[in-house]
Amino acid sequence: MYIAKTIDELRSHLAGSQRPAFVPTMGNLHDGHLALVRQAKPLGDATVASIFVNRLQFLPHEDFDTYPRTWESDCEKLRAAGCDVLFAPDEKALYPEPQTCKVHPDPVLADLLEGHFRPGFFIGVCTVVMKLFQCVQPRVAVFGKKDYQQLMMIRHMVRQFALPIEIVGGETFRADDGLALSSRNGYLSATERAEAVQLSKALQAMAEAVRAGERDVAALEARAMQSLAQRGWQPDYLVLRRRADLQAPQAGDALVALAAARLGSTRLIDNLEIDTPLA
Ligand SMILES: Nc1ncnc2c1ncn2[C@@H]1O[C@H](COP(=O)(O)OP(=O)(O)OP(=O)(O)O)[C@@H](O)[C@H]1O
Ligand SMILES: CC(C)(CO)[C@@H](O)C(=O)[O-]
Ligand code: BAL
Repeated sequence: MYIAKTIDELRSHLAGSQRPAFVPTMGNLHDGHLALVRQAKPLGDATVASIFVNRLQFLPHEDFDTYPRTWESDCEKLRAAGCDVLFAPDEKALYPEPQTCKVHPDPVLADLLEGHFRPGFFIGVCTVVMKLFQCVQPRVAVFGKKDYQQLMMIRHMVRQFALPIEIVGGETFRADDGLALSSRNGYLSATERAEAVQLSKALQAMAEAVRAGERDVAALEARAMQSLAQRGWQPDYLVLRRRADLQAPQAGDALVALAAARLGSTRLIDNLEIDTPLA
């Protein structure tokens, strides 16, 4: 695996006719990331992953400084998964001057849910992804459905800027008990880790209520928020939305349930596509 630390190194290495498949990450890699790398492998003539903890998408009080950085084991895991090129710039290499030119994604989608609770988050994400796309120039890029709104945001950006990049979604990789793998799971104590599965259980309960014919979305969401809060969580949102645009659903809409909640000081997100439309 070739490791490029600068944009020039990356560009020289990828020079020629290669149209790579790309998996952007913030590192501290787990089996969810590696599943994306394996999914990407047959989709391009080289597989490129990036590791970059992007300051632009963190609010001042968030965990930029403490975000887990596990360089050696990340490299080993990527090699074992068959990654060809790792792009791992430091801040000076990716942002040699303050990145004042930014991508401002459509606020109708960007200011909802994650964007509401993390203002500016999708400006930071879209800006770095646009820049990474310019560096790697992939034919295809793979993003996890665990970050459902992020995947939608990237698809929208690519469409609006007519970028010649296919965006592919990877299914959420879960632990045996159902908890979605996430770098931030490492912040959980043993007791919190045992409790953390309740987030995916809350989404499952919402799905079961829809399957049972529940139509009162507000009541269903309130019940879900209350049951997590009673267990000691601080939920930001537990909502049922239509998949097309993450707006409030109408009868017949294809649905996704989305959640973000804090357990102790750890903020986790998850979602579940529901096969039954709203009654
Ligand atoms: N469990 C998972 N299954 C599939 N893809 C995932 C999973 N977790 C993260 N990804 C995807 O990996 C890519 C990089 O994500 P990132 O490095 O932020 O990992 P993360 O585990 O989601 O970290 P964090 O805890 O910071 O959200 C994103 O496209 C993300 O959606
Ligand atoms: C897409 C991404 C790598 C941009 O920093 C990040 O938001 C992530 O890891 O999901
Ligand atoms: N996986 C999304 C990146 C973030 O939470 O900052």
